[in-house]
Amino acid sequence: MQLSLHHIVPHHLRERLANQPSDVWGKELVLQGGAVFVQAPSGAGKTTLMHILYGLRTDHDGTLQWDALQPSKTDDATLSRLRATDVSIVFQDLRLFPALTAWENIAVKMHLATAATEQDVLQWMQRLGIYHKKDAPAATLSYGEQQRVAIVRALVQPFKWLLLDEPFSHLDSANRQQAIALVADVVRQRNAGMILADLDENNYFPYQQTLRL
Ligand SMILES: Nc1ncnc2c1ncn2[C@@H]1O[C@H](COP(=O)(O)OP(=O)(O)OP(=O)(O)O)[C@@H](O)[C@H]1O
Repeated sequence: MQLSLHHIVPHHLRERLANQPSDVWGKELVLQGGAVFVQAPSGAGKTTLMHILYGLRTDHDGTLQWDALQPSKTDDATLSRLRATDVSIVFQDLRLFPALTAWENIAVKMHLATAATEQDVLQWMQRLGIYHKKDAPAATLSYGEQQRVAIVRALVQPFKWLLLDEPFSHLDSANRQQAIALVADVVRQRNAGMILADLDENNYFPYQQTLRL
């Protein structure tokens, strides 16, 4: 699936962007796939961009397209269906259901559309060191544990693009390595594209493209 950004400028960043070069804002940009890294300091608009790409924010100039479809002109039911099959995301603020267990948070996604078996999910939870927290309410997990639940949840659904907004910010290096390896494995299996936004340069993945906001 092709993601096309046609001269997108978020309304709330208009003034700030007037005198600032960017690889993304106001540009004609077509993403065909591969691993894309979006690098920018705090407050530059990484989360804004991720929400625009996911079709959650439409308060911007310019147009976003998922192939020929414009999410801003698409009804909610169609968008939800496409999000469940084509575009997955790890939100910076995770958006887990706090009262549901780690397992239930993931299972909710599996009811919509799944590309993974229960056995895969349990194995992935083991790989990321959160298997023992499977039956604990998300609200009782540390932020780093919640981050790993959110990563597994994003991987269970089918997707053509995976969006990751500072996904490893609360993981120590050992857990981060496990999470990177899992994400890389699943993205490769699905032959999907991924966009990772973060503050500082990193070599978590062999990026084909780096964009500075
Ligand atoms: N709806 C809004 N109205 C006004 N300002 C907004 C709105 N949404 C975001 N902003 C501002 O836009 C800027 C970019 O926010 P955003 O969360 O996208 O940055 P970020 O690069 O993800 O930051 P961080 O790395 O700290 O998470 C911030 O200054 C934020 O306060």
